[in-house]
Amino acid sequence: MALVWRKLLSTLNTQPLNSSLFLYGHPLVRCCSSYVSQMRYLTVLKEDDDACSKAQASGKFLLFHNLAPLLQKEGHEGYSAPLFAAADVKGILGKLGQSDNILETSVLIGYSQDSETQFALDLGILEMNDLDHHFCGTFVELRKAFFLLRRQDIPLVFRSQALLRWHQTHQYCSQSGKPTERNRAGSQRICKSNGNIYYPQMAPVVISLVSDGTRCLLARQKSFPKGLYSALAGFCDIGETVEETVRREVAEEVGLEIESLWYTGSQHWPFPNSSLMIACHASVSAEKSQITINDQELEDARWFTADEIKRALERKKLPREQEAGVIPIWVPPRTAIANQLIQEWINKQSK
Ligand SMILES: NC(=O)c1ccc[n+]([C@@H]2O[C@H](COP(=O)([O-])OP(=O)(O)OC[C@H]3O[C@@H](n4cnc5c(N)ncnc54)[C@H](O)[C@@H]3O)[C@@H](O)[C@H]2O)c1
Ligand SMILES: [Mg+2]
Repeated sequence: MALVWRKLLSTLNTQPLNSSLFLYGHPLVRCCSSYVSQMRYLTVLKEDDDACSKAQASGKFLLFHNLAPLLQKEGHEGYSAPLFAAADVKGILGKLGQSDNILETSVLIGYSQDSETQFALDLGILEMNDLDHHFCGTFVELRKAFFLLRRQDIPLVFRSQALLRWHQTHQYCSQSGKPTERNRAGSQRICKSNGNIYYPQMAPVVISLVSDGTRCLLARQKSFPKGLYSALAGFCDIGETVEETVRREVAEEVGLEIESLWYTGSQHWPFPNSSLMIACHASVSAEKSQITINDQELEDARWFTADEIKRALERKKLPREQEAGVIPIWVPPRTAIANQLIQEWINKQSK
């Protein structure tokens, strides 16, 4: 595969590259299904700074200010994270008396079905003043944005913020201590003094919904908002498999030995740093379902019946009211993989 790409890039380097369309029209990129072409096109942009620079000139930009995404109100649908054309961003920067060189600090984040090459740009070096007013939106801190954004906009916003943050926090070589330089796409950083290449990193985390057949186990940490319960989560230790992490985390946090587990899905999670959340269902036998809570990690953990879970799923907003002095139980929103796990468990119970 690497050889194929080297060949493609050397062909491109010997031909005039007038626009990114030329690149997208290259036989190796064009010959395949649209998805394959898109992925190959993105790979070329990550490898070739000139091609990426040309794509930036006609690209679409997701905007951030100090890592807070720009949100626009979308009627009843909630908020969207709009993508601005390069010309519009330049126009607004011009009005504000700012140079458009800042576009070069953007990072490549994708290629849409509408043939738009997408970038994320952090305008944090500019004073906020009425910056958001010019872009007809509001820059909103990511945790708050998570609750406001339309579901379909969340993955791109999460990915963009994670990549922008990685560049802001990984500017030096950990071996030489010298500053590293990014490539144009922002897919890697290199230390010119020793050739070390750094790629964006994320930590694997397992999130497991444990069931004893008729009940499922949810827990809360002290830092969770009041009443919020979720599935058990934990970082993978170095050298561990996903299965080993699930077994260890469940044992550590609630003192149970699981009998079986199965993978169901995953989600990129940007808080507090980039994690890949790997979601699994796990089962324990009803006879061995006595929990012992590790109170260093958890404030509470409990078994919930299907009826209790259904009621918790129905609470769409953060519950403000207290029911007869008791804080109502609620679970993470539909945009979180924990919710998917809980929903899948309920669906299985209903069958
Ligand atoms: N429970 C949920 O519903 C839920 C949902 C989404 C995301 N998460 C995320 O899952 C992640 C892990 O959950 P947890 O806090 O229970 O993990 P955890 O049970 O592994 O405990 C956290 C501790 O693990 C250690 N640790 C080991 N590797 C680490 C790493 N790479 N980064 C940070 N700490 C590391 C630290 O000592 C930290 O205090 C958190 O980032 C949390 O935001 C949890
Ligand atoms: Mg944990």
